[in-house]
Amino acid sequence: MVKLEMKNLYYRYKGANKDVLKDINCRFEGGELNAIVGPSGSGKTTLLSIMAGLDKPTQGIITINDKDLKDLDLDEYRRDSISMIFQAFQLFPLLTALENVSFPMIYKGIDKNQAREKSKKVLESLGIDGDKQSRYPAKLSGGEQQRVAIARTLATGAKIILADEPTGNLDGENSKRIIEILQELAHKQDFCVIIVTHDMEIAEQSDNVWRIKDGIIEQVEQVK
Ligand SMILES: Nc1ncnc2c1ncn2[C@@H]1O[C@H](COP(=O)(O)OP(=O)(O)OP(=O)(O)O)[C@@H](O)[C@H]1O
Repeated sequence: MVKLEMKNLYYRYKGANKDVLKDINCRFEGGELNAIVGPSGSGKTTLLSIMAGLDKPTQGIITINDKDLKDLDLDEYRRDSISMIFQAFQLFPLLTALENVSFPMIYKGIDKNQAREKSKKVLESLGIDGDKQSRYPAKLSGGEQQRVAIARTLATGAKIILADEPTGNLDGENSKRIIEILQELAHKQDFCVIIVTHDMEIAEQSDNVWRIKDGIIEQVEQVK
């Protein structure tokens, strides 16, 4: 099962005079839904971008399946191991739902028809069926758009899902559905799901909760 680990990791933005992340030690594994919570400015998004391979730690190491990211091809890591979900969905506005999902597969070199068939199946499994698949994102509800974004994530084959406030733009009902989907992906398909959120309800439904404050992370004991 996939494993992402950080050891004694520090991060400081160029030109800044203090560390944004300090001595981060944590481990995330497949099969688990993880929440990272913390006040605004505490370092959550910074940590997420380091895990996504978009930024490099100034000190310390980050490993995937015990391999140091600094020894890996970061483009490959981002393409094959990581998929991201955002608060604002970030779908391509000029591509249909189906095209949005098949695009990363085609980009990876998978045959167009094969990509299309797989995308259809994944979308259907998330309740985006019939004519919804050929609609542009603007013609779908927020909850539907986020499910298309999740389908796109699944179609890439990456086992680590990094989600930045994935329910931030959704109402209660749609948020619940998205969390249930992410939970199922972790528990039934062994994805490692890491959600950055302000929403304590998400945290309550997660297997592990980590709290960052002033760049320091600690695991929260959960009473279930
Ligand atoms: N490009 C940058 N250059 C310098 N400092 C930055 C940069 N981006 C973020 N910071 C600072 O780093 C700290 C952590 O920011 P980060 O965005 O990781 O926090 P966050 O916990 O995700 O906040 P929020 O919940 O508001 O999104 C903040 O003090 C922020 O001002």
